[in-house]
Amino acid sequence: MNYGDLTLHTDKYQINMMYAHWRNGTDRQKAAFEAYFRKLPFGNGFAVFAGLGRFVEYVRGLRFDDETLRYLAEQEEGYESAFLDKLAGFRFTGDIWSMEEGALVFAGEPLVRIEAEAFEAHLLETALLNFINYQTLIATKAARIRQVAPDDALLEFGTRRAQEADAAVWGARAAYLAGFDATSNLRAGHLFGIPTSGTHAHAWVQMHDSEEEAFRLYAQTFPLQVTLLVDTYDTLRSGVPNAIRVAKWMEDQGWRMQGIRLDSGDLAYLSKEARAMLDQAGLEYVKIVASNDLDENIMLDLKAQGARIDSWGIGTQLITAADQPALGGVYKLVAKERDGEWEPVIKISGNPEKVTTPGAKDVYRIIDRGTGIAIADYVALTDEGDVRSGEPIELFDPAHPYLNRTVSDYEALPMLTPVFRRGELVYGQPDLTAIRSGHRRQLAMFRREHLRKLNPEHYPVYLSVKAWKQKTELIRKRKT
Ligand SMILES: Nc1ncnc2c1ncn2[C@@H]1O[C@H](COP(=O)(O)OP(=O)(O)OP(=O)(O)O)[C@@H](O)[C@H]1O
Ligand SMILES: O=P(O)(O)OC[C@H]1O[C@H](OP(=O)(O)OP(=O)(O)O)[C@H](O)[C@@H]1O
Ligand SMILES: O=C(O)c1cccnc1
Repeated sequence: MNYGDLTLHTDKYQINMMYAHWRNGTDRQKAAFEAYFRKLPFGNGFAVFAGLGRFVEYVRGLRFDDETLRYLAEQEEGYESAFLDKLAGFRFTGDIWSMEEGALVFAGEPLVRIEAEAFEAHLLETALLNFINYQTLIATKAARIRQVAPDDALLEFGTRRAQEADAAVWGARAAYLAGFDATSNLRAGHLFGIPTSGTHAHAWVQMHDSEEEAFRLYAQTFPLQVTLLVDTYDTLRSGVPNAIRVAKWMEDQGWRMQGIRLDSGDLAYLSKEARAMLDQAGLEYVKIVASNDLDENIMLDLKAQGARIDSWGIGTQLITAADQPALGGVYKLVAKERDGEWEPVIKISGNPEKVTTPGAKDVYRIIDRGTGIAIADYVALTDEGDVRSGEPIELFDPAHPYLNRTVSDYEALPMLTPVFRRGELVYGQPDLTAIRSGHRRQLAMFRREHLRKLNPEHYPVYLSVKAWKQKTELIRKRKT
């Protein structure tokens, strides 16, 4: 069994729709799908797009091997063998555009657009949403955490609490691209080149007759990078004094202790007391790491209390996005081919938020030329031509039509980048370091009011007048 093969990492109904298309001779009919979410997570003002790296590898690796085909042949649907033969030759041959990882993205705008034969486009939905919903959620959570501790070291400690192995490593990657500094997960380090770091567990101390002996042996083993966990017995009476003794002993050997870690109790009080004790011993250089079910809200509160924490180990709350464990990204058909032409399609719903916006669309980030600051995103139909020409555009918010305005002195940055063209990968994926700096550059383009963690100002996503008219026209048609 190859646990790494993701070809069947899809919902059965996708294969069934592929089969039905094939049986009805419509499998080569083109379809345009868009993936987007309707609501930003955590009440945040933006989300950080992530998941493209894995999606690209998934699309490239889509092959139905013999074992997969044998399994499909056993299904009660009774797929005909000629269909399975077609699957045996499956390759993705369509076009994909996507936001780049690290980009700031917003509700209601396409994050990924896929134009491909219906047969292929259906297959990709489940895995695409699985990857981008999770990774975007974790990257966004990580960005919130980074925001409350802009200058501190952030360590991702979540693996033991993650929703299984994939979530741990891809979550570690998402956290890193949105501003974390290191992960404790060695596999994530190995796979993605993320810096790794580690202290030690309480068990190391418990394995020895005395805490001081445990500390000394650990320090001797890792003289250049030791951080000692000081809360196994009593943080201020035993842990910190023992760490100080060992740090002094290290100085005698010509070494410097890196840090101590606090993992329980009142982290504000303990960090202040520990800092004072370390400083009094002339150990100003020894850093204080804190962990214990931390999130951005507790961290902000700890800072408000004057906590003296240099470095934060964050696990459960980050890797499970505990306050909102799912992002509701969807994948919707926006156009289909008819007689060689694209025809926009709509999905109507009693819930206005769920009515889709027909037609294949591009996203432009409208930048004020005077300030260099992003003022809105603009979603226009792909057949409206290139918005970058600089013509005045009418910014129109369907939810608030009276808030219309026209902008002329702007730069429009196209946000959806070609990733696959006729099945060929045309996107040179940046390495993680470049993605991280791209993310920081993106943040710098936004007003602080849109970025703040609590009650951020809404960043507008406008729809072109043509796209809006097409939508209302289709709603009218479908309702009559
Ligand atoms: N000064 C503080 N202000 C606000 N929250 C804090 C402060 N100090 C610690 N916390 C947080 O309060 C929670 C305390 O959790 P809990 O009671 O389970 O920990 P503990 O009893 O100190 O340690 P443990 O059970 O892990 O031995 C944690 O989320 C921790 O990060
Ligand atoms: O608290 P998190 O943000 O999830 O960070 C990871 C936690 O994992 C370790 O704890 P351990 O597994 O020993 O559990 P405990 O400290 O909660 O008992 C470590 O000491 C952190 O407290
Ligand atoms: O290295 C650490 O201190 C660590 C790693 C994972 C989880 N908790 C702590």
